[in-house]
Amino acid sequence: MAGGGKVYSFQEVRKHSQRKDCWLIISGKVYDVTPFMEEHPGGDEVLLACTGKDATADFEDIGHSDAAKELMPQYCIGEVDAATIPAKLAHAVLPAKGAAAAPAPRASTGQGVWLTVLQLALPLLLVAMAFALQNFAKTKTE
Ligand code: HEM
Repeated sequence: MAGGGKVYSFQEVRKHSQRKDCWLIISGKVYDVTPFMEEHPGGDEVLLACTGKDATADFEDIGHSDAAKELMPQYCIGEVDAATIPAKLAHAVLPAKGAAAAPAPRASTGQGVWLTVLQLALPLLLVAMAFALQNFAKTKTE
């Protein structure tokens, strides 16, 4: 480990959240991945999105290979003081490339209500029509 076991507070680590100065927290360790930003096969954006929080889950979710894990010690600069990490950390979500920043608007609630009414009314209408037809047939045969 390059940092010789230095302990950083969460507040200190989160100051380094830029492309040219990027630190990550993974499994309680602090990694200065600044020299790795351009080489990271997953791109630099994902690394940037993982700053300012505990990135352990994000790192694990990808299913990084053993080769990836072997690269890690060279970027390790120390550990994070667990007591300084806020209990609830917001999860940064990256918009998909080329996608609009805002999510597509959902169908308006007004439309939704009408669809439900139609869905309920249609079977009733069919039953009523069947009865009417039956009555009509009856009166014709009498
Ligand atoms: C010191 C930290 C990290 C190192 C050394 C590292 C290294 C690597 C390496 C070597 C790969 C190629 C695939 C593999 O061998 O598994 C990779 C892919 C990837 N990494 Fe990381 N990574 C780090 C942190 C992260 C973090 C925090 C994220 C956040 C989600 C991330 C997201 C990804 C993604 C999305 C890919 C592409 C996966 C694919 O194309 O299938 N990595 N990383």
